[in-house]
Amino acid sequence: MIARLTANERDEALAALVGWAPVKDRDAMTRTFMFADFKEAFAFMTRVALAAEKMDHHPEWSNIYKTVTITLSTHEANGLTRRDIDLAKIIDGFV
Ligand SMILES: C[C@H](O)[C@H](O)[C@H]1CNC2=NC(N)=NC(=O)C2=N1
Repeated sequence: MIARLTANERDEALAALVGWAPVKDRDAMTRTFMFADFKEAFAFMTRVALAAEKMDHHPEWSNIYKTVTITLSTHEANGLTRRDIDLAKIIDGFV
């Protein structure tokens, strides 16, 4: 079982990430990405999906036309873990 980040670790990690915000009433973080069009949004989602599958850590997400909203949390820990931070960094590398 992977450990949840402590409040300090969580604050530090969020401060180091650009655009990610804590989710209200839940130990999770979210970021919304805007693209030029649907094709760009879906290409991004494809990259994220392949990276997520590779690390066996999957986003919760939605897509409306050219907007993609991603929420990260580790289900088995019921909160944010190092895995979410690692995936967020990979995702940020795709934009
Ligand atoms: C068996 C497998 O390792 C787990 O179900 C993985 C898959 N992807 C996952 N993704 C996320 N976000 N949290 C998890 O706890 C998780 N667990």
